[in-house]
Amino acid sequence: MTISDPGHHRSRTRGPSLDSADPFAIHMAPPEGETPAARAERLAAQQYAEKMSRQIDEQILQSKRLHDKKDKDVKILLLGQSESGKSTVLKNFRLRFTPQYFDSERNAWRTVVLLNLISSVRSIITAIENEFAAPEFNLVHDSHRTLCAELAPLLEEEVTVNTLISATPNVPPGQGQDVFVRPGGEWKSVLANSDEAKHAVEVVFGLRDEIDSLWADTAVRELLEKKDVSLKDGGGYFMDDIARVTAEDYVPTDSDILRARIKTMGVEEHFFEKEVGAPGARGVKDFWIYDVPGAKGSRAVWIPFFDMVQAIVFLTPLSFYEVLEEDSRVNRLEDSVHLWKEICANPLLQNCQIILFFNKMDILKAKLKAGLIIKEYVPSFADRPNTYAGATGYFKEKFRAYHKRSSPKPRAFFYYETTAVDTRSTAKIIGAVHEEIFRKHLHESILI
Ligand SMILES: Nc1nc2c(ncn2[C@@H]2O[C@H](COP(=O)(O)OP(=O)(O)OP(=O)(O)O)[C@@H](O)[C@H]2O)c(=O)[nH]1
Ligand SMILES: [Mg+2]
Repeated sequence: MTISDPGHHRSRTRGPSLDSADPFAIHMAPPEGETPAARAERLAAQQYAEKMSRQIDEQILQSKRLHDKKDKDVKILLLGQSESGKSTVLKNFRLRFTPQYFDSERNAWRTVVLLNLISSVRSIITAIENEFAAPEFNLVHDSHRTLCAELAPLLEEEVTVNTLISATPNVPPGQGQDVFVRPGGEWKSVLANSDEAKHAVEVVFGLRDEIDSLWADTAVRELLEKKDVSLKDGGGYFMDDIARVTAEDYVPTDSDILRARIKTMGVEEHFFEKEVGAPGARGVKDFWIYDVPGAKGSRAVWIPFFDMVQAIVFLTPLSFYEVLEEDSRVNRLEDSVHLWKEICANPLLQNCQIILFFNKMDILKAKLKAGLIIKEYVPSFADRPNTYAGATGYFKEKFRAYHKRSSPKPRAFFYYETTAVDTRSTAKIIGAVHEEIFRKHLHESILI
């Protein structure tokens, strides 16, 4: 007898009642001499197993449907160097298309605003300590030492909360680092629900007078100016709002949330599901946005998204007067141009729509007003008008030319000048960009 001889096997062991080709029949048959109670128990177990199996099948089907839907949904990738404003643009999308969700996160942002405030206080304390350590110091006095000691608990709270939300809990404190976040965005619920975060908020509230005294001190201001410590440029600047943001009943405004700085450390996937009644969401289909880290060492995580997204919003501030925070040998604008060329030339992205945002235009305007001379940083700018229009016009043509030259096949050039912290002007642009992306997607779906 061989195993491949079912007939032989069948007839020899069980007789004609199980004369079936089903190899499971033998296992499904009731045991011989089964009592009525055992039979009832067996049938109940069988029914339960069948019900569970149907539920599992349904779950698999549902997740497949979701997966297929996600496959069909429009996906947008935000790209650009660190601090270019990717996460801020994401917040603008949230504000316009899912305002209830945006609102539900307000409490978590209060902690971020206060962490940003502590970060500014830390920079000031470091400047004071450096001054004390200098061989000759005349701007700081014993009263500053006392004030720094009184403010020290803030720095401890900063470490505690950063550790709580950080993907890299062992980052040493006090080195001018931003707040980090874990990939996935769950940091917001961690912040909203943790006792440590609540305690940190109370400590900041308790030291509001000391923070105020530090900021009101003319010698401190003079020291910051002399040492070229600029608290405004890094984002997350709340020193002019101390009384407001340290009030017990403080609730961050939309503008505060947009200005709050939190450095993205991993890929964050954000689902935009149409919210009933949201003014910006009328007629809108579900879509996804991927927010990624922009620092030089983290850009490898962008690549897996290249063959799944339909559109890229590429951000660049025109910061030709600055270097990268993570690599002081690299000029910010040069880095952006290099990235732009690479993104335009990438064959995986040849069918992808690429939309360019010249962001932080408020800062460029302010710098020009304060006397910034463009050709000192960009000699090829030469004697063109040293104005906002002169600068944006010149750089726009440069980026357009690289786009045309680098793209594997012709595609439209989309370009906007943005100030992502200004919700009103950005809302219009976000609306136009969204419409454009969906229009192209619809057009292509029809062609397919
Ligand atoms: N003044 C001004 N500040 C801006 C603008 N856009 C963004 N910011 C601020 O710049 C800081 C950095 O912005 P983010 O959106 O966190 O930058 P990012 O590109 O996500 O940076 P990474 O996560 O490090 O890659 C934040 O504090 C923002 O509030 C703008 O148009 N004008
Ligand atoms: Mg970010």
